[in-house]
Amino acid sequence: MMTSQPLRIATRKSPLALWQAEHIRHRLQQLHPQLAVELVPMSTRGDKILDTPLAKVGGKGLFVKELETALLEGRADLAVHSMKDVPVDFPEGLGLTVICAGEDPRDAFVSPRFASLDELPQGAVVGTSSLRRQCQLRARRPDLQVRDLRGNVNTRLAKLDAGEYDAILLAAAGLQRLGMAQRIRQALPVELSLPANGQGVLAIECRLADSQTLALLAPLDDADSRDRVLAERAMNRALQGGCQVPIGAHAVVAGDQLWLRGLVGSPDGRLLLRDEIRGPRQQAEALGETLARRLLAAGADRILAQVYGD
Ligand SMILES: NCc1[nH]cc(CCC(=O)O)c1CC(=O)O
Repeated sequence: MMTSQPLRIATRKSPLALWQAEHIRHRLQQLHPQLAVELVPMSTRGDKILDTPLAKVGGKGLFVKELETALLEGRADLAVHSMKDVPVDFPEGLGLTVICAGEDPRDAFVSPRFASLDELPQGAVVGTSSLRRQCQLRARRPDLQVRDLRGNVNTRLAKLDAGEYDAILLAAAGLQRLGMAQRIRQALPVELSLPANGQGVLAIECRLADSQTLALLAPLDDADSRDRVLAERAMNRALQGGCQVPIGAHAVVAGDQLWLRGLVGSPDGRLLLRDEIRGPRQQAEALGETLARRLLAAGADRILAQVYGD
């Protein structure tokens, strides 16, 4: 396919975001050798506010708004996102048109001295700012001291290496993408740390009316990943949760079936609700909504009201 205008990818400037944008650029150029693709790096509010817990600065969408404005103003044609950072609602005229095949969805345990979560001594200090990770960690190991840990993946690893923590938790996919898979001491089984919705999945947002770009991107879409994400996000949306809430949602697609597991917890790990549902993958969204309703009825509404009310 020939196009005279280069395709422009809006991206954040963190090493992970740049890697992800480069990755999509590379895949697009393999698909369309004649196409020029360039990156348009930009800063977002989420990158600038690094000292306040994200849940308190209205976490939803902090990392995507500037990218969306660039798309709406025609300064870029697509934005590459980590699926789990994308809010559930989109500005008029924009949408997620591509959901890429999922990579490792698990959380990773990273530590210079200890090989696994269970090997951490009593009272060890673990860094993570994710309420979802905190609550599951505290539920399993109430003795640990959980401390906030912000910044991009490289900054977090530097703080660990400086001795501020005995261990930290990160998404395995982020470390793998950045060529740091060897730092993962233990990939936490999803039974132990249920991932965030969309974890390990890349998604592409663009103008819904831009049929030329949509056609160029279409081969990157993955049907299994799309159904998985539909179920997980439907659950999150029905719980009214952004990415900075103690909610885990993880679906597995096998044949024509979908298995969705969900979790809502209090950050201190004392309340932890789990439930799961299986059904036809064509009903991915309905399955997510049903699971959310069951969690709400079991008390998730009160847990979430507390987190937002703080
Ligand atoms: N919230 C930051 C973020 N967004 C996506 C990833 C990792 C990659 C992914 O899940 O696709 C990370 C880092 C982390 O949670 O450790």
